[in-house]
Amino acid sequence: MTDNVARGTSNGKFEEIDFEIDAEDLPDRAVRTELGAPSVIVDDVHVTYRVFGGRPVSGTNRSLFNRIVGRARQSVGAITEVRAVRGVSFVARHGEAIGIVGTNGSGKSTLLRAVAGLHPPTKGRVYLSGEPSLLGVNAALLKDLSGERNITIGGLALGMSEAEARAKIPEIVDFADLGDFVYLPMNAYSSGMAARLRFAISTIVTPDILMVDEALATGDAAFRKKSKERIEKIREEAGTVFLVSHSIASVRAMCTRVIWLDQGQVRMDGDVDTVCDEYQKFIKGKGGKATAGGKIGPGGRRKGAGKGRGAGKGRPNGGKRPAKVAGQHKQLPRPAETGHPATGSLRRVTQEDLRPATGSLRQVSRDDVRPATGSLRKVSPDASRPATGSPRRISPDTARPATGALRRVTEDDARPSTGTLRRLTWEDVRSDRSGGGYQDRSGGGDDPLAAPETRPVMGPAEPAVPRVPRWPSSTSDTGFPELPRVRADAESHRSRRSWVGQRRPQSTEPAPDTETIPVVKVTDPRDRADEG
Ligand SMILES: Nc1ncnc2c1ncn2[C@@H]1O[C@H](COP(=O)(O)OP(=O)(O)OP(=O)(O)O)[C@@H](O)[C@H]1O
Repeated sequence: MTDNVARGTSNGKFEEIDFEIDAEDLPDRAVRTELGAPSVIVDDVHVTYRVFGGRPVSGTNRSLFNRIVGRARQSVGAITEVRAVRGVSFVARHGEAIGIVGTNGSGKSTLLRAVAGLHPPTKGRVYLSGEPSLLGVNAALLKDLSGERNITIGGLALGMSEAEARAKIPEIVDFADLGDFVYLPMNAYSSGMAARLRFAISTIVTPDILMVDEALATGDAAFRKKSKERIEKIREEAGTVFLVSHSIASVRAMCTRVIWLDQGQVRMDGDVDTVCDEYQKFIKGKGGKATAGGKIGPGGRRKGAGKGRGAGKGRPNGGKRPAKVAGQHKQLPRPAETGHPATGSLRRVTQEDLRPATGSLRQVSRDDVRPATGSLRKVSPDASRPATGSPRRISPDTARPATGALRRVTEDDARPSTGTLRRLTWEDVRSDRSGGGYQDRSGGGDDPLAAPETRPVMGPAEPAVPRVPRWPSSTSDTGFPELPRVRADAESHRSRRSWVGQRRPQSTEPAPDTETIPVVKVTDPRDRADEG
């Protein structure tokens, strides 16, 4: 069985990709179970991207003033609005697996991001009755790290403890069929292996609402079967699954309902076979060229739509300008006009829809974006190390140098540090101005200023050096009195420091923790200056 879809390429042309899926490789069809209460209500949601730096306004469209004033300014281009999702409404229930299909740029990923609270709608509302997970760990995974380490990090990002995440490693490795690759950095994985690992990690914990965006497209038949089983399990546990895929065969096999998006709008919504058949007819009718090369977005201005040279190139209608500045777009025929079978579900969500789930449904707000972002936080490799314990928020920049520095330690690394750990010499003592801060670790006397020959020797004998007084030793040279000999304990250090910047006490009373040395003359030169 061949599953044809159109996909964009980097050069703007579109090609058909065949998802060659043999009939026997297809898992059994998903069975529709009894549906629960609404889990997601999307009410007239619009998402518009504002892109800075579109095609600059052509010379003739600029006012005279702008042409004169702007001559000196560098042109920074226009702001282009891309209306990715335009008035989408639907109600999803617990126990449903909903496939979202549509050609490139039809707004599938944007819609999922809006439902997950990662991109607040420009207009409209989304109500959820559970925690959404948009293959939630993608943002947390680091390609430079091994699969094993990423499993731990992903588990932490999903709220598991490190031990819980580690315990899941064998199961994930088995599910994603990684084998020994789990010990290699993820940048050595094929896209299929990486996608399998991401899917496996994302579904370690059963989410209330799982959103899978193209993650299964690169998987082989065996993996599709396994992932289908896992999706079934989530559905059975009354979760809701959204599956964005270009593989119609996968959608047919795994989903119980399909929504077809076209140019940011719901074109059909309903039974799997009905919608998939119509969608495939649509694709075939377009000859595989479902979307136009050079297109910016469903409602946005298209590249090449300007008036300059090359305008019209790459447009599907051969150069006729399709109306396409922000806010103006070709209106799709309403479903009622097209006579599609699923027209009934293409209505605006009403209060009636909200009633059954009153209480359990909450509206997705800006606040939802924050926790979601928080849970998808980047976790450094350090966070997964046992010593770190609590996961902390670290940017990838923090992780990078650490990764780079992870080399084998050599003998040479030890040498320089040995060099810096040299023996303390008397030169160090002499240059030490803190006095009381010096500590004799040999367990010797209290007085750091004692004559070296009387001090316990640290290490090999140093040449004897004369005692260097910290203060003038007599009044003869400076006129300062000889100070009390200070004991090298903390208290005396504090008391001495407390004199700094102050006039020293003139009292002849000994300080409580000092021993007195006879004072010959007690005259401070500053006193003399005052007297003079
Ligand atoms: N971050 C963005 N900034 C500006 N425009 C964007 C952004 N993301 C998507 N778009 C535009 O929004 C429109 C819808 O994009 P989206 O990725 O949602 O489509 P899609 O149906 O998921 O496409 P595909 O099948 O190729 O993945 C596209 O025209 C795209 O160019």
